[in-house]
Amino acid sequence: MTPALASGEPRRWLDDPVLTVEHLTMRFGGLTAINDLSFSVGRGDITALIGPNGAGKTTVFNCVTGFYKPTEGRISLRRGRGITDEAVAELTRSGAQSRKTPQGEVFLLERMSDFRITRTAGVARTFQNIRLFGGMTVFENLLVAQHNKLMRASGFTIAGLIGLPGYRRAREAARDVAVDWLKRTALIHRADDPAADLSYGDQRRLEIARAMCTDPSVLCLDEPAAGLNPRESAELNALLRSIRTEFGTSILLIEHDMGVVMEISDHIVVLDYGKKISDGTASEVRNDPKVIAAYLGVDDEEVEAVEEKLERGDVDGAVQSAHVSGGTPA
Ligand SMILES: Nc1ncnc2c1ncn2[C@@H]1O[C@H](COP(=O)(O)OP(=O)(O)OP(=O)(O)O)[C@@H](O)[C@H]1O
Repeated sequence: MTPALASGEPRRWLDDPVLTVEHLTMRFGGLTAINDLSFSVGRGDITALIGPNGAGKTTVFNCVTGFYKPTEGRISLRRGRGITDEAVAELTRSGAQSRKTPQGEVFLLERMSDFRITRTAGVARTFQNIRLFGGMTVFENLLVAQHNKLMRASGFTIAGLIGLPGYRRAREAARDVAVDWLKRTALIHRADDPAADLSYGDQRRLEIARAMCTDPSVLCLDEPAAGLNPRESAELNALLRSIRTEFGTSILLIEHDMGVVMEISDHIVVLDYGKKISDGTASEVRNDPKVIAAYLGVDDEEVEAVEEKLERGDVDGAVQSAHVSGGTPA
């Protein structure tokens, strides 16, 4: 039975999570960037990871995608519906990186290289700073993304590359996938242009298209709305919603644009100084005094005053208190 939120809404994301982060800690020398963090990403949900600058959001992404080896903790990914907690526990005991089950495959990402996390666990990522192949065309960027798939079809041989029908079919399928994503992201008319010639908003959409060409189990987006104008932000919202509804792809998102976060997220996890301070739906998190305090830079002793005002339904007053106590919005 799914535990309920204070508001009575069920915590759906705990039912059959695609990704589970448990007791994650990441230290850099004397600095603890992530401190005993646990949260789940619901299958097919848009989950946002938010928090003030330096809260540890990118570090979580770097642990999930294998760029960093966590100091402690477990990060399990269940590729397939209905994989049990027991299957994850058995994999943990076995010391292996992954294990097939009748429902699919389970992976322990903290044991895997970034390359295997992308290729076999199916975690795709975009970066805060756009990382496209600027000199290649828009279309070529989407073909390169499918390189792993094509190499498998070639049998990793030259003969395969030049002659095998299996490879030719895979190449045609890769082209079809690329064209489909160019249409979905409204970039088909730019297919033959160098990626570097696209506007900033178009490049952001191309990055997402490139990640989606790999058919990911989890799509990690690091600040996809950064630098977008309101029209481009609205287009991004529509694209992410369509990815969720049409493909059922689970999305984990870092985002500072609260308009985007509150509008599209099914579930929001809030970090501050590497610790989780709130975890719930948009309406829960929006009214959580700890979140308001963290964003507005309230001193610890002022949090109670903010909480009291919020309990009375006085959100404006709570925000005012936060400003008076010297905080500035992040
Ligand atoms: N490779 C590293 N070496 C040392 N310290 C690091 C490293 N990576 C991150 N940190 C530190 O960890 C803390 C969390 O940083 P992180 O980039 O994860 O925060 P963030 O929430 O993503 O911030 P922002 O919103 O500004 O991008 C910061 O104090 C940062 O300086």
